[in-house]
Amino acid sequence: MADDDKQRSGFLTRLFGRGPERAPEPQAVPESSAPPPPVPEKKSWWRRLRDGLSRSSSAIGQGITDIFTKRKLDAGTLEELEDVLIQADLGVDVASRITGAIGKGRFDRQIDPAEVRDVLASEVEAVLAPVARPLALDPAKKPFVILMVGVNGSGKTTTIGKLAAKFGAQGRRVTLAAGDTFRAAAIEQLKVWGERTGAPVVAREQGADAASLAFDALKLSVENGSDVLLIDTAGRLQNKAQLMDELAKVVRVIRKQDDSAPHAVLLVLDATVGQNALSQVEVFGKIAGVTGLVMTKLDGTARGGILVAIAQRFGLPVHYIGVGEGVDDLEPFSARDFARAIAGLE
Ligand SMILES: Nc1nc2c(ncn2[C@@H]2O[C@H](COP(=O)(O)OP(=O)(O)OP(=O)(O)O)[C@@H](O)[C@H]2O)c(=O)[nH]1
Repeated sequence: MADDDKQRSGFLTRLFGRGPERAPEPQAVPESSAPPPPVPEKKSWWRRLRDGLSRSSSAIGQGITDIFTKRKLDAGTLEELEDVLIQADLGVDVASRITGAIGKGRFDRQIDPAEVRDVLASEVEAVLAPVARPLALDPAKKPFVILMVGVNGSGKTTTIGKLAAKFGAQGRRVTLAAGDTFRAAAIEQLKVWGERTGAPVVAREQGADAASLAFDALKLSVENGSDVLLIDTAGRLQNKAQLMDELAKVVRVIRKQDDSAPHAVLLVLDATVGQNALSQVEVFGKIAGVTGLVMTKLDGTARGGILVAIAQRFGLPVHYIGVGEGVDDLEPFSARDFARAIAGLE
């Protein structure tokens, strides 16, 4: 086994009590014995993405089928299509870009809904490609400090846990800071993720000062040789001024130890809030200097198109997307996969 594999296998055993999925060793089976029961196959990421986005893709797919079955492409059908795309939260600009591309050279003929879905996928991919950027962890920054921001309930804490698992599986040392000191449940939740992933968690009682906690967490990360420090933060957007002060203080205080930190500020967005996510990007962009996005809960919504509208409007890098609560349900964002999944292609 290669060193990397060994490390990953050891890590996953700690996390789940077993190693990564692998084909069973061939066994000598007596001819008369019944075949072994099939090993349940773990769903691939593509399948999970495709299934996760199925509510979004079927809303769009059904709209396309309804519009283009037995009707010619003309201004009327294109307008109806534009409405379907806007309803699916892709935004007016992207919707008109798509209908423009579909209309080109196809007027007054009947077209197959599958052809519409193909054009949709390639236009969506073109919008998303510039923002699909992996989160690059600069090894020169040790630890690489990631500040996680977002409104309560967006999936911030869960995403931190999933990232800790991912980085751990890559053989990186991770420390977690329970900086959402406002909510006792968030602190407890992070401690559980720490136990599952083997990452030390710096936590204090509810109501403690988030900035001094972040300071201690950075100090510990340096001492314990962490590669990554993930800092959770409060997300009470109801009190913008207070939240802004708190985030600014966290940044100020960690910069006393490393003036280049935080090295990434990731905004976690819940896809189910639809258009509301646009204003969250705007507000957190202003108050927290967001450097990249993670979109969660794409599995629970027909509003996955919002990611396309956000990409088009803000051009911020999208690093990861989440399609479920499981530790494996977060993956680096791929423009092509997302575009094909939302267009309902296989
Ligand atoms: N279906 C689904 N649920 C998710 C996903 N990501 C997170 N969740 C769930 O969303 C809920 C909220 O997640 P949290 O991680 O607690 O959210 P948070 O932003 O930290 O919220 P606070 O702790 O309230 O600040 C939890 O029940 C998560 O399991 C996802 O991709 N899909």
